[in-house]
Amino acid sequence: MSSATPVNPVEIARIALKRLSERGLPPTPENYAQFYNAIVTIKAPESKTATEMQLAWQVLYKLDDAAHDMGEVTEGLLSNLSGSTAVMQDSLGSLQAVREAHASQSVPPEETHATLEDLLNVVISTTHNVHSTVTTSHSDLQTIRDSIRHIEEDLAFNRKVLEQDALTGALNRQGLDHLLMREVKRAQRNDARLTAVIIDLDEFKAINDRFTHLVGDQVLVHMANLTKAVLRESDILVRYGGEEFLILLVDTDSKGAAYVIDRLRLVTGRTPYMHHAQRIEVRFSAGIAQLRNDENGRAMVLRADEALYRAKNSGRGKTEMAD
Ligand SMILES: Nc1nc2c(ncn2[C@@H]2O[C@H](COP(=O)(O)OP(=O)(O)OP(=O)(O)O)[C@@H](O)[C@H]2O)c(=O)[nH]1
Repeated sequence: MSSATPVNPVEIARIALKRLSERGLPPTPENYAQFYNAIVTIKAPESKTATEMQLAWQVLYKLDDAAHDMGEVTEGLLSNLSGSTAVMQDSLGSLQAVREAHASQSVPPEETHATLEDLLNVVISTTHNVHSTVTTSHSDLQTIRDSIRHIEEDLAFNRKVLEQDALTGALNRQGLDHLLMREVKRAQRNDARLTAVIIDLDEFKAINDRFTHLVGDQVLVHMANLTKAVLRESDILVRYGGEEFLILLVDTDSKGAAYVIDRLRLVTGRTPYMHHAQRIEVRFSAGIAQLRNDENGRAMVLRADEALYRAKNSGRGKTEMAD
């Protein structure tokens, strides 16, 4: 596994100086800056920077503000409407009394007329009040709706940041949890096929040891890019571990998956990573498992992992199918 991002600048500087002395390089400002920047960009698959976490929190705060505003608007609207309802009810009661008095001729017509006029004024002003409250609330609600739309966009962006492996751009394991459930449900609903493949780079430690961890990182990026190029757009690539990738092949059975992996093997064989003028060959082992009717996504991934284990033990550079 790669080391977590050292967020403390002093710690980064210490590591940069150590790496320089390991390589016998003089600590010139250029050398130092190059190593410092390279270390800053190293990230563990699951680690997130303080800034990324802060972004996520900001969205939560905005959401909290919008919910608070919505609560205030709704409360204002309800209290105003209930006040107006009480006034209307009073007016209707008085109207009934005036009608009865008029029918029994117990009140002179001029008095009835004056009372009716008063009541009408009350009803008009209450209706006017209700109308202006509804108009204001309508515009407040529109503002809140716009805020919520922005929050939705922020959430989608944050989700992407939180579920993406910063080094390779593949999904991280958090992202896998979410998508695996979705794809398994979709496959079961549509009676479709779904296959998981786990690939693990062979002898990767030797690449790190020989060319440094930073070059190892670039080899991982290279591998992720080659894999993305071989996959269909609907397929899903996940950084499953340090030097392990998981691929979810949608609408594909294990035979189709084996074909895709053969193609990937061909492509990686023909496209070594070039470090200056040196070729770094990338080889991998793979385990394949197709979703069964009676299992969930995790069980499928576990079977792919077991198949990978067999591929590793049978000499590496091979693909094994799960039982
Ligand atoms: N550069 C780099 N190396 C990593 C990263 N994550 C894990 N590794 C390295 O991957 C290597 C994995 O070593 P091993 O588990 O022994 O596997 P291997 O050397 O690939 O050998 P086999 O899998 O048995 O073929 C270790 O040296 C880890 O430090 C990473 O993010 N970047």
